[in-house]
Amino acid sequence: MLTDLDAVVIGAGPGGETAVSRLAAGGLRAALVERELIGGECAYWACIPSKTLLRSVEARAEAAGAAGLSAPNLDWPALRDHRNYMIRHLDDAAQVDGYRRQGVTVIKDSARVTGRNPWRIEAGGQQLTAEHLVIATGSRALRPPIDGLDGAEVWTNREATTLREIPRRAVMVGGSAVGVELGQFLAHMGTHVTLVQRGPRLLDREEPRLSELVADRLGKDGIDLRLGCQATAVRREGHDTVVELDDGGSVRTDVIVLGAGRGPHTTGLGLDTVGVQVNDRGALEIDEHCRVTDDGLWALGDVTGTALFTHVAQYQARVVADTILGTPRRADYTAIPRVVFAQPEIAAVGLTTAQAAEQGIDLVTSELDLTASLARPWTFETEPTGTLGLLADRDRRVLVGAWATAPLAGEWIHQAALAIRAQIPVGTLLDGIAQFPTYSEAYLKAAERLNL
Ligand SMILES: Cc1cc2nc3c(=O)[nH]c(=O)nc-3n(C[C@H](O)[C@H](O)[C@H](O)COP(=O)(O)OP(=O)(O)OC[C@H]3O[C@@H](n4cnc5c(N)ncnc54)[C@H](O)[C@@H]3O)c2cc1C
Ligand SMILES: NC(=O)c1ccc[n+]([C@@H]2O[C@H](COP(=O)([O-])OP(=O)(O)OC[C@H]3O[C@@H](n4cnc5c(N)ncnc54)[C@H](O)[C@@H]3O)[C@@H](O)[C@H]2O)c1
Repeated sequence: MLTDLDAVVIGAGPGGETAVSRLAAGGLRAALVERELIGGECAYWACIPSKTLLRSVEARAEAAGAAGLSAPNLDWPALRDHRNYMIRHLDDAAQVDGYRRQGVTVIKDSARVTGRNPWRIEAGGQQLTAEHLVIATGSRALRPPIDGLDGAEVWTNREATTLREIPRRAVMVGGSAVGVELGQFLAHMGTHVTLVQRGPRLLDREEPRLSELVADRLGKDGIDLRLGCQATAVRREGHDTVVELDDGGSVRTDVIVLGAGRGPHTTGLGLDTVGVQVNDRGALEIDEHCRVTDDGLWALGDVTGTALFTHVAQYQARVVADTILGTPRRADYTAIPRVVFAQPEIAAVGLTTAQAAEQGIDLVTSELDLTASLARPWTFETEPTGTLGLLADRDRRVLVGAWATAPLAGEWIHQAALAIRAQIPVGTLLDGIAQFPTYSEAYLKAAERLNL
């Protein structure tokens, strides 16, 4: 069967879903092709299950830290049931129905691009043709080259976020967002966690000071941190898995959890057969409108390797859909919030010191120990912690970066995001009036310390 459409979206993660909804609402005849589940990685194996699992361990720690309360009991089967509900029991029938009711053609199969001008796509035994083709095929967990890994119990984010039982021991490979979130979740659930991070610090794209504070926190959670270290080989010994490290040490474990980065899903799409190339990381390169080629090929989300976040995939989808619908937009990646949902939350936005130096910015920084300057941390918990860092451009007198680790930092980092994106003068921040007693008061105090 041949179906002629205005637009075909391949991949129904948060990026593809946002794009197809907007295109259909704009009156286009659109199709959505998804080989697994409508909702993508985020809805079933990443953001949603991880944040659902983390919230309960966070709430328990918060209760334990509030005066007059003790740690509530954590009922794992009940939390697991709620996680299963939140991931829709891995069933997307309602989503398929919802899109069909919006007039979107939904095909549950792998898509393959077979022709160009117009774009021709094969999926589910159907031939689709369209003026616009949007690639939103996301990413998959990378498997580091470790000898013997295939013979061990290895979890990617998929097995880790759909886990049924809490393992007794885990070796976490990678110490960035996945390693910190899942490592801390398991540690709070009683797993003995060893975290192996290749570089010298955790969250290695963030400010080194933030890495230091996070390492301190994870150490207090009982996580055995092996920094500057890599797993070289894995072998079975009876019921144990033994992970050999390149510092000469070894760790016995039940499971190895991978948080060692992600690679774009482009193989098997057939793009090479129509003359479209990927870059050396396998990602699709895009221009400021998220165009791959100027004959109607677009890409968005993880497959572009821009910044692997749901909010970025959805932003790019809005840029693509609005541009296709006749209101061209340019993507501006300034001030994308980056939150690690640890306990307490870790948040950053804008540039780091190293990035500011690369751009030749005359940088002024300040750091505020929230417990020394604010009332809120003390009303919030009995043994408070919290730090905010600000980075400002001396010449332009605006913020260019911020980072924090403190309760709810993932919420109040958005004030810095707005200040950076809108280039609000530091003078305006200094004239600000934040509610007392809140964590938001930290911005005034930290801005006062900027020696501009
Ligand atoms: C453990 C974990 C936690 C995370 N937590 C957060 C978080 O809290 N906040 C956040 O912002 N980000 C988070 N992320 C990142 C976030 O999951 C991704 O950035 C987001 O899912 C990217 O969306 P996407 O639409 O580009 O792709 P995806 O969600 O990966 O969806 C792509 C879809 O395309 C489909 N597909 C691929 N190839 C084909 C094909 N040939 N034919 C048909 N369909 C195809 C796939 O089946 C998939 O459903 C997390 C990631 C991980 C691993
Ligand atoms: N809260 C969130 O928004 C959230 C949560 C989880 C993941 N994510 C996104 O998912 C993406 C993937 O996250 P990630 O943490 O898997 O990848 P990452 O690319 O961010 O970090 C991988 C880390 O693993 C280390 N590493 C790589 N190979 C290693 C090896 N062989 N041994 C030891 N360490 C090794 C790297 O040095 C790096 O620090 C990120 O880009 C992130 O944006 C977002």
